[in-house]
Formats: sequence, C-alpha cells, structure tokens
Amino acid sequence: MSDSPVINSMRIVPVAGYDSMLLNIGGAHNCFFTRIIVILTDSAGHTGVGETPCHASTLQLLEQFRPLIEGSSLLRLNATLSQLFNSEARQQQTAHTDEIHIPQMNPEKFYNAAAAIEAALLDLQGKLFNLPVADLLTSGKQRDRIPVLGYLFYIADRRLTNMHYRSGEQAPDGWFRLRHEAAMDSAGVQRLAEAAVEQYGFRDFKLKGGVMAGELEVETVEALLRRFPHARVTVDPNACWSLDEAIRFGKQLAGKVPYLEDPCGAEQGYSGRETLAEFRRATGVPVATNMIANDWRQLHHALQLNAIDIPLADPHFWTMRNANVVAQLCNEWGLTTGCHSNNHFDISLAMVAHLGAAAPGERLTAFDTHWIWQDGQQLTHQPPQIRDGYLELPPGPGLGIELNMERVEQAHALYNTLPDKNRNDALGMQFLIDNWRYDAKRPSLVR
Ligand SMILES: O=C([O-])[C@@H](O)[C@@H](O)[C@H](O)[C@@H](O)C(=O)[O-]
Ligand SMILES: [Mg+2]
Repeated sequence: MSDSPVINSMRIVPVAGYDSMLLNIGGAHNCFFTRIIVILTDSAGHTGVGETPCHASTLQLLEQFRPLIEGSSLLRLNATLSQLFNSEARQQQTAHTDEIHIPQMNPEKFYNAAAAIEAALLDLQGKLFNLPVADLLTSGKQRDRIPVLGYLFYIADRRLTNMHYRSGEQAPDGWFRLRHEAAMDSAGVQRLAEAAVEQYGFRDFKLKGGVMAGELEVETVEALLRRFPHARVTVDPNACWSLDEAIRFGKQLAGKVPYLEDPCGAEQGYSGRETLAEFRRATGVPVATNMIANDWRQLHHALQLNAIDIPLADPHFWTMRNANVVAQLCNEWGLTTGCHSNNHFDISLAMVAHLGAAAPGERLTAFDTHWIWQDGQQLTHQPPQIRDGYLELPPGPGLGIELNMERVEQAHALYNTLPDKNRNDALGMQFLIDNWRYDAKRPSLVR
C-alpha cells in the first residue's frame, strides 16, 4: 500500500441555502435548508467531496470519525469504511427513518455521515484512476444520463410569514420566478409543472402530498394527467392516508399512475409494511417507498411481505455503494430501481447521477431530485445538468464536479447565521395555522 495516496485532511462544512415555502406532511419548508459537505484532500493533491443532510448529530458523528479517515490509505477504502460500519455508532443507529422534519425524532445519523465520507473517498479514487465514480460501483457505468422527475409541491404564500423567503421577482418569467409564488390548488401546481417542463423537459412528475385532503391531491394528479397526457404522474402523501383511503384513491388512480409512494402506513396495530402489502393486493397499484425499507433489515421484511415494488434507495440513507447493491437486487429480483431525495446542493446531484448511471437493467423509474428548487445556488463550478427530463452524468473523473470554494464559504457563513440549524418544518406552519402540530395521520392543512 505504500503507493496509495493517504487522506491528509477532512473538512466538515455545514452549509445553508434558500428554499421556497414548500408544503408536506411535516409542515412547510423553512426559507433556509442545511446540508453538510465533506471535503477530503489526499497526498496525490486531489480533493474529494460528499454531501449529506445536515443535523447536529451528523456533525458530531463526522467529527468522531475524523481520526479514522485522516491518515487512512485511499486504496484501503473498504477497510476504512468497514471500520465505520463496525463502530459503536452504527450499532446504536436505530432503523433509519425519514422523519427528519420532526424535531423530536433524533436518531443517530450514522448512514448520513457514512454516506458523505464514502462519496468523498470514491470521488478521490475516481480522480486517482481517472474513472467516473459510476465505474467504481460494482455494476459499473451503464448509461450517461438518467431520467429524473419534476418534484412538484403545493406552495404556501410566503407573504403570510415574516421569514426570509426569497421572492424571485428579479428572475425572468418562468420556473425561476414561479417557484417562489403560492401554488395552493391544481391550477397552481399545473402552472409549476408547465414552467418545469419548459425549463427541464420533464416527462415524469411527483406531487408531494400529505398537505390537502386526499381527494384534492388525487384531483391535482388527474389535472396534471389531463394537461400532460403522456407524462407519468404520481403522488406521495408520506403515509398519511388510512389504508381504506389509500385503497379508495388507489382504485381511482389504478392504470393512470405508474406507482403510488407510501400511500399508507402503520395503523391500528399493523405496521406500514403490512398495510402496504394489503394496499398492493387490493389495488394492484405498484408501491414505492422511502419510509419503510431504508436499511437491509427493513428491506428484508418489506420484501417478505410483498409490500413494495420500488425501494427508493437514497444514497444518503444507504451510502452510494449500498444503494448500488439495492439497484442490483432490484434488477435480479424483478423490482424497479428508484431514488428518494430531499433539498440538496449539486454535490448530491452528482452523487445521484453516478448512482443512476450505474444501476443495471432497464427497470429504472425516474429518480427524485429537489434540485429544481435550488438550481442557481450551486456550490460547484459546473453542476450536472438536467435536460430533456434527463440528468446528465458530468464528464470527468470521480464525481465530475469541482467545488467553487467562494460559494462554499458563503453557504457556510449563511449556515452560521441561522438560529435553527436542524430542519423543522413546523416553524413556518405557525403563520398558517395557530399552534400547528405535526400529525402523521393528517395532511398538514387538514386541522
Ligand atoms: O421535501 C419534502 O418536503 C419531502 O417531504 C421530503 O422531506 C421527503 O423526504 C421526500 O421527498 C419523500 O418522502 O419522498
Ligand atoms: Mg416519499
């Protein structure tokens, strides 16, 4: 191993960017979102980067892992990551939940931390070997671009708050202006979709549900389908519909949507995996999830119960290499590969591009990305591009991106000014509904 570059330094940089007042079951997105960037430098003179959701406990874990990373040999990446996976922090990790917008949920963020480190190490290895990260994943690069979907939200009126949402008024007409304006009904969401198609060429859409009564969200899906008859449109109510409601809406949408995402969840003593299995049997509608199959043990139970068709294995929940294994299992076992997302910068966009580029087989559903809400705030010189509904694999070795350090420092400075650094979507809701509180079983505006 004497010829292997050694990791000289690991920098952990919490960063913040701007977001719109996007609604979901957990409330309303804050005007700021936060992420962590991990920057590794090695003795060969290369820089490797990874990105992950930001939480105080993830920052602590990354600090804790620093001694295992600094001084490690780049070519012994497997051994280094095994140390992380064998650490006590991993043993303490409860099953990964997606309930990051609910402040009382504060599980150890082992996977988020490991994912950022692994991505940065892979980026360095790619630069060393002059290969894209997609080629370092077990299945190797399969394609140069991946289908991605237009992630649509109902948007609350930022003017009702005293929070620092951006206005977009300086932007020319179209997506970059509209994404800041209220969109509280089907017509509003349709206008967003039209602008997103104009800008990015999407053929697939996902509506973030769990906001309005289910009937209204189904109506929005149907309105989108009428407007874009050849598009694939789905809705994700984040498991807030009851099983009965999910079956009713599922039957209404059967044959019209490619899948429904987490249409129902745990209720009346039955687990989400059990209710989703019943939903599938009753409706025949394929099920995608990012809520009940987020680690090997959960995935195993979900598949035993025939509860899901599309595990949305997010590289930030699984790490890129594990998510690639999930994609291989999907290919071998007749499932469909997809990917979940949260608000993110362009380092995550590159991670997702490489993951999708390495997914084997043809059963790939359009990957999620929230990038369209952040486009323009990039932390790299040339972010990966979404054109014609496809996310293009950036050229060049590693992740194919280069940090713009001036932007990174600005985003870090912004993070340092924030009073609330962990995600908390309940804050903005107080401007819409007095004493609003999260309820996993009720859409956020149904109170
Ligand atoms: O960004 C949001 O509001 C989503 O609700 C996000 O937090 C979810 O994790 C995600 O998009 C999903 O459930 O698919
Ligand atoms: Mg989801």
